[in-house]
Amino acid sequence: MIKIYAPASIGNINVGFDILGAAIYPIDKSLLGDCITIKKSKQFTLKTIGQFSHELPTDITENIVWKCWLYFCKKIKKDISVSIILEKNMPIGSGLGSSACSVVATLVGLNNFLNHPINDNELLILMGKLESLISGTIHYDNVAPCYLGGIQLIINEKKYITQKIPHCNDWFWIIAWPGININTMESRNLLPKKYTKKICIDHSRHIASFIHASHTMQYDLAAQVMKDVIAEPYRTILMPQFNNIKQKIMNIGAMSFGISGSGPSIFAICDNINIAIKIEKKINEEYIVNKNGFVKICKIDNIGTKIIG
Ligand SMILES: Nc1ncnc2c1ncn2[C@@H]1O[C@H](COP(=O)(O)OP(=O)(O)O)[C@@H](O)[C@H]1O
Ligand SMILES: N[C@@H](CCOP(=O)(O)O)C(=O)O
Repeated sequence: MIKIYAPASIGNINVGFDILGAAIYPIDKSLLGDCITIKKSKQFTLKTIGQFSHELPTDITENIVWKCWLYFCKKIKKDISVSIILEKNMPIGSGLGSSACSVVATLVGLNNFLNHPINDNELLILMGKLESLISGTIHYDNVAPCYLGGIQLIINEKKYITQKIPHCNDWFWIIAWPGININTMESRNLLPKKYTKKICIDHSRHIASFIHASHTMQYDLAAQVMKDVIAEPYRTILMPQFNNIKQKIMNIGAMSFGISGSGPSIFAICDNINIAIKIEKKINEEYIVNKNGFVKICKIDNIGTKIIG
């Protein structure tokens, strides 16, 4: 038997659409990720439990965990019989890498359970493929940080898929899921097919400055250039409260604020716990729309997916 935990992630982190992502953990040590348990079995079975299991497709073959098993068997050219339990702790369509948590936990679990028949790079490529079945296009900015931890820069050039970049350990990442769902594919379809030269130059300047500032520990500069000119202007149509709460959170003292992944979750960054607590309170008062929503003060999870049983 093996049990795997795969953490939530913030795709894009404002400045790196599809090419930057961060794994996170709540400082209150609550669970913010999916768990997968795998045991030997005479035939494949999948059982779903957990707070958000009711949001999963009723047809087992529509569950991304089933597809992970299918693709993994094809990859190793063996039909393996296992029983899998998915503990769905992540809300679906949340913008916190919910599908990535299930994909990474399942593929890491299967690979460990069968004594590593495929290597890390092949596993990552498989993760990207499974994610694309859900979002319509391959993007590694959830699966890479979820799997490997930290803030991951997606390179995706021949054998180089992703590499970790330095981050500020003093930063608090306050995340909030309002309690409603936005489908990643729907959110991606909102984006324009083309951008102006000015936008391209501004975006290149922001991302290059962010990577440079991260490597030279100029963290105020890093926060200052964490701007989203690619997705935020088009996605906030699905998030009517976004601009209002963004202004209020920046006024409290956030260093940066943006959409987590494809939304509706949001994130704010600050380097002071007292400001983080004020931000958490304000978001709770003005952005959470029902009892399912939540706000959590987090830090970067530098490990990523881990074996917990
Ligand atoms: N195990 C799973 N976890 C999350 N989503 C799943 C899973 N299996 C299938 N899905 C489907 O994937 C879609 C949600 O993916 P997505 O919109 O990317 O959510 P998120 O932004 O939280 O990753 C839904 O249509 C959901 O039914
Ligand atoms: N780069 C992707 C990230 C999607 O993150 P998710 O948590 O919403 O699945 C995008 O912005 O579409």
